[in-house]
Amino acid sequence: MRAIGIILAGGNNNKMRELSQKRAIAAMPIAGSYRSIDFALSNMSNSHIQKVAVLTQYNARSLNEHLSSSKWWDFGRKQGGLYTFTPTITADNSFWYRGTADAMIQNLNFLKSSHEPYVVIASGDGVYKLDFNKVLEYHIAKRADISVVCTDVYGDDTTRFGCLKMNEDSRIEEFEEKPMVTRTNTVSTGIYVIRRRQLIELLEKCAQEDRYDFVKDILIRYKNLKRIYGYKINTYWSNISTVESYYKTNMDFLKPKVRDYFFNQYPGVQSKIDDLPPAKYNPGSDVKNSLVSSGCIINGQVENSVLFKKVFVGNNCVIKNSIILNDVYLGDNTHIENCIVESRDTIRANSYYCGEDGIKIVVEKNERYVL
Ligand SMILES: Nc1ncnc2c1ncn2[C@@H]1O[C@H](COP(=O)(O)OP(=O)(O)O[C@H]2O[C@H](CO)[C@@H](O)[C@H](O)[C@H]2O)[C@@H](O)[C@H]1O
Repeated sequence: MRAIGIILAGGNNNKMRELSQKRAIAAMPIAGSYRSIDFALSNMSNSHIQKVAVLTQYNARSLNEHLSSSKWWDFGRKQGGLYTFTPTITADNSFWYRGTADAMIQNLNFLKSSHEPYVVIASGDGVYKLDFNKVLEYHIAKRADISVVCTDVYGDDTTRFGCLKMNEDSRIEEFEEKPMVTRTNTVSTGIYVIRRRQLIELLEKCAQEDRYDFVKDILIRYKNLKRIYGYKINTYWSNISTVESYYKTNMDFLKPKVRDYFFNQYPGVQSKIDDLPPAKYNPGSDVKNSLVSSGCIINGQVENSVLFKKVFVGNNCVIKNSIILNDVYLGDNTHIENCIVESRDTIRANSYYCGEDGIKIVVEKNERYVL
């Protein structure tokens, strides 16, 4: 294979509010059965990239657990495979990853000891399907130094992205990281292709100058000196860095087109499999336009909602336009509307939660099954 992969998955993000307290963003549950990082890992595996490092740091326990076996994404190999690198204290370094470039600098050995000529850098918070070989071919054809995968966003807040403008040859002429006001709706997806030796050289320069961020200290800094090209995609892409985008991304999976794209069209998305029984719908239950995962037991009403694994819905409950994360017990007569209910929680019988002017995050912190 011509490329190795790096997945940046170590950032903290307070825009996810309480949801980031339990887990890294890359471990956020998506579409009933997946974690956000499954999309980047599946894209790597489906693109036949055989050596991938995931750089984790913030709140990584749940993410590391998810990555504990490489076989789910077909990385169980003798040569290469899946590596998880959290920061370690060494004789030369006593820092956490101080930024995206620093995370790679602290793992330069991984880059140096590889033989593949290119590196695909992706992040763990993107929901998309992409054949990285196509980006690689484009990168080579353009004789680019760095290729940035980009897309046009509509109706989303562009100021939370890197916004860019390209010339008629697709060379990036302007790149502003999270500007206050945007003059373009073309944004970087945070996916890059770069020659391995070039990346090592740029990272070593950053290390010498105490610079730590890939976007600011490499992409923007070298924009005029290096050949940086945009590779535009127009297929589904979403980034789950805010509560609103997390909610919307999950709700998108209720749309037939999105479901078909991810679940039926080749290639598929792979994830860790557990041994849960099928969902059970008891007499009196009423479920409309919802995703209900394995291990769920439904008694009440569920509409336009995503229920992750092992959710129990009691009698006369009404669950509407909501996301219920894993292992939640909803006592009888509970009403949940426009909410995200945090995992492993017990919602007492007769509770009422409704997000009136936005999405409400419900965290009751009750011991599981204690009513
Ligand atoms: N210290 C650290 N160690 C390891 N991993 C770390 C890290 N700090 C952050 N990360 C990870 O790196 C990725 C990028 O995170 P950043 O916080 O640098 O940028 P953000 O995701 O906001 O924007 C980026 O992604 C959006 C698209 O979503 C682009 O538009 C934008 O230009 C780009 O900067 C995330 O997956 C994050 O978890």
